[in-house]
Amino acid sequence: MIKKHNIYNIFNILRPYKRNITWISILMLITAIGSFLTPWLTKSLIDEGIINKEYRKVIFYVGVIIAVFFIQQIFEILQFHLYSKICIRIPYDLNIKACKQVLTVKIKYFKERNFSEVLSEIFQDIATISSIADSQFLASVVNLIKILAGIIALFLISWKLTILLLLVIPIRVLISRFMYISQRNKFKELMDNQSKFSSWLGDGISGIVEIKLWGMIKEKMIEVEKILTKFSITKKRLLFLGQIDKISNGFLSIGFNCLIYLVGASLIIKNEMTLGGLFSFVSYSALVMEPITIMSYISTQLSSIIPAYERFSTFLQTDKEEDNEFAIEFKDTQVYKMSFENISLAYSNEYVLSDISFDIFKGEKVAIIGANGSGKTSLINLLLRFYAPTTGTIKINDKKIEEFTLESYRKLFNLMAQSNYLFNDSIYNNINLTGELSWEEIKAACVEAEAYDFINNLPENFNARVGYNGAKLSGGEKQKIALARTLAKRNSRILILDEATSNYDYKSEAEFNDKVMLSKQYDIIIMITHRPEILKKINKIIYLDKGKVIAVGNYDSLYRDYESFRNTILKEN
Ligand SMILES: Nc1ncnc2c1ncn2[C@@H]1O[C@H](COP(=O)(O)OP(=O)(O)OP(=O)(O)O)[C@@H](O)[C@H]1O
Repeated sequence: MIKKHNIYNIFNILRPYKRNITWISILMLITAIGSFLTPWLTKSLIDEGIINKEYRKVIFYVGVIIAVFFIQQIFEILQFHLYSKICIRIPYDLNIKACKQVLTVKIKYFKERNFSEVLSEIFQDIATISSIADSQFLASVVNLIKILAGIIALFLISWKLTILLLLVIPIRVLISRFMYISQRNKFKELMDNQSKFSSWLGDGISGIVEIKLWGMIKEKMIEVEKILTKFSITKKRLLFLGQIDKISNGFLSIGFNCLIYLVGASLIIKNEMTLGGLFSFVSYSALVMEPITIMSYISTQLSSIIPAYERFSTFLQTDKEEDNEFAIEFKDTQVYKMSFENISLAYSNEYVLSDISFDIFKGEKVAIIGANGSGKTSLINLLLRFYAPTTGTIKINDKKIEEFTLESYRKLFNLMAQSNYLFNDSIYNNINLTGELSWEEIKAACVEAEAYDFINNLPENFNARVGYNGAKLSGGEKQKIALARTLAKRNSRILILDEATSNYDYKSEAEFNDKVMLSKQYDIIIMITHRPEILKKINKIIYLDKGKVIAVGNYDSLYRDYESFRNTILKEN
């Protein structure tokens, strides 16, 4: 369940840093006392020193004002030191949380959004949320104390003028509230537009070849112009609201000051107030109005922080891959049996696998075959626990696979999927992903994957960089490196080859498949392939159609008994 957030639990973000914040608040309070002393000292300087023409007193009060200022500066330096720590720590902690979530969130999260959208939302949200470290936020409590202390001081100087001030405060609060709601809604709109733009950019970069080839540049530009125009309109409205807030603030404070001068002057004329009194009242009222203005600035900032925090929290609460409470390590040294028992899978509401049951035993080399969309990859995704079956159970060595910790369970598998990601690094590092392999092991895996010769012929051989997702390599070369990496993984018991050699040339493919057929390294080998020359060598072929197991048998029996099998083989070759 995703929790909704309000203003109050936004401050939860600051909870881990409460020790520092307490110290900052104490230091701010001490500095604030200094700010309160100064107008009082100025009042005495004018009334006792200047008006009474006592120059010694003038020198005394000037000296005290300088001393107060000096002490204030020392406390401000300490404050800055603590404050800078929080400013750095908040984005750091949020980034760590986001990265952990990216790595542990269920794979289906990335099926619905492109990397650019996810990336931009994370960056944008963290930057916005981190603005909570703004010193004004940390000063919230101190500002409230300042307002109260200021009002008391004002009452002592003139209760009549103070009542005027108290009438202004609720107007200011009401304006802030209105501004907060309108700006928050606009900010949400802005964030949505930003996500659409990032999604467009991600698609544009990933699909650049298709865009150029199909002459889609014009259409794509129209698309992005629409998104950016909406973005600009919302941004303009947001700026406009900010300006209204500023103007109303200005009106309120100038109006209030004029009122103070009018009423104050009449009080001085009636001898109910001194000139120094009016001067310090104006200074104190500024000290009261300043935190009120700051509070309204905070509410403006909250109007962007809250939607960003809501979206970020939703992301952090998205389903993670987690071990169940009683999960244990997979410790068996071999896999003697794998069973699918009445497995069904629906990605959304439509079933793509229905009531699938079969067993695979140690030593078997099994092929899964079926037309496009028949559910072969989905079956593998369930086996690897990237998805959970809607109904049914998968067992390894007669134990449900959820009983094992994910990390120990996935170590059982060596997977060569239809598309494998190559990091923008050297060939060597792409094969030796965890850095544990010896040179001999890497070489052996490359020979087995039929990759060794082509790598050795490259000018920089194993040091050659592959580019973004292997962009500097041919399709077949990319696949050979990915396969070498798969084969180099140590200690796994089950090898899964999902169209692993679809880009190989005929000779390399045949040589690799011969090696696989003779391999004794794995307890079980599962292949998704339509190549008759491979299928003919396999005893157990699981034939799928529209998410159901139609038959299990060898190539000859299936070819003889099932016309649809024959058609699938003919179509795919
Ligand atoms: N993440 C997903 N969300 C929704 N539907 C999906 C998802 N992945 C696959 N499907 C649907 O599930 C069905 C089975 O897909 P799957 O990839 O398992 O088929 P396949 O037999 O491996 O196909 P191919 O031979 O083309 O690789 C398809 O109809 C596909 O549209």
